[in-house]
Amino acid sequence: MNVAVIGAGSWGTALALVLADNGHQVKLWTRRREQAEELNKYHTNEMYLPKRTIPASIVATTDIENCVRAADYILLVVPTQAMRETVKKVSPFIPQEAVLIHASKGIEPDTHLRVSEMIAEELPDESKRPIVVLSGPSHAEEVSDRKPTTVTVSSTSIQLAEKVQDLFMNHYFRVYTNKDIIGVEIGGALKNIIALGIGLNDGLGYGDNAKAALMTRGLAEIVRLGVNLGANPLTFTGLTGLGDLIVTCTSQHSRNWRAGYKIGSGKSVTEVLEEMDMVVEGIRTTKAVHELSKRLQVDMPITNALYTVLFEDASPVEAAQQLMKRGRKQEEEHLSLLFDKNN
Ligand SMILES: NC(=O)C1=CN([C@@H]2O[C@H](COP(=O)(O)OP(=O)(O)OC[C@H]3O[C@@H](n4cnc5c(N)ncnc54)[C@H](O)[C@@H]3O)[C@@H](O)[C@H]2O)C=CC1
Ligand SMILES: O=C(CO)COP(=O)(O)O
Repeated sequence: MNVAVIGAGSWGTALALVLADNGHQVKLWTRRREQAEELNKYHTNEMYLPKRTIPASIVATTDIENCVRAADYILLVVPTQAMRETVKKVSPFIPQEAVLIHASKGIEPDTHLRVSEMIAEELPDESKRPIVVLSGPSHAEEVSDRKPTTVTVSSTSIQLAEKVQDLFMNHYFRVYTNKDIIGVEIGGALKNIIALGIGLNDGLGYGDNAKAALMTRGLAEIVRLGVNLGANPLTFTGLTGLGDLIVTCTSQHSRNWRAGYKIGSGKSVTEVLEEMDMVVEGIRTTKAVHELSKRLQVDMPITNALYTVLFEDASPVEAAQQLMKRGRKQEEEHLSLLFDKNN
């Protein structure tokens, strides 16, 4: 198969490696000429996946038309913030039969749209088709080292999801399907907020008790918002919910955790963003979800406490206090969301 991968950051490059290992012809689009030259000449991508060799069968290009012209599958994997402009660039050249996949994790501030909804909005009528989402616990660094990884693909078309499952599946990359695209995208986007919060917790020197609390109560608020948006609550117990929450909150590879850690250790948000040369999706997702939770009147205390640190100059200690001093609550409410047969 011919596959076009749009975005040569760490995740786009790692997924291109999986596809090349599966024998597909892969074209990898980057907007930067020097990066395309590095990939084609030295077979490396030192900025995003240092010390890995990129197979010569992956051909990098800055020409987006050339990248997608003969593609059977197009994988969009740029930061959420860049998705609209990227879809605008690529949409005039999308072949009639090509399957569209995205692997980005975010929610757009202001519109509050999931990534597949943003893509659908930007596709002209003649290019509209069901989009397949690939998500789950999967750090690019481990995938590129061929370490065992599981992910989930989801779409409103189960046939397309199964085609994408076949495209990616191999001995180190196991792919499940799930029909609940809302739950899959919400879980993948919102775990980044909680990972930032856990980084903050670790930077402050708080312990494992608080970490477990943030993960558990974080999942509770993700379920609450997801169910309100129409997700199947059980999706949040799966790979794209609990699975991705665990990996992002506990892995040294997580950029969201690292950004939170630096803020918790005393750096300002601006300083941290200047230092990070990779995307920290959780920051804009915190803004989007803070707005969305207000609009839908869904209680999301961890997201809102983090919002005050990221956007209102609250200190991390104040934010932690704000959470601990809340009124009394019952724990069963989110469990009943998971097990209520009417959901
Ligand atoms: N890195 C990982 O392990 C994983 C990342 N993801 C998701 O994949 C998406 C992409 O992330 P990464 O590849 O990790 O990011 P990255 O920070 O490693 O690379 C970002 C890439 O996007 C490009 N880019 C930035 N702005 C752009 C624009 N305006 N137009 C075109 N290209 C632009 C950059 O040049 C770079 O090639 C994010 O939504 C992330 O949450 C999902 C699973 C795993
Ligand atoms: O989504 C990821 C792992 O599943 C990557 O998380 P970070 O963006 O925090 O590195």
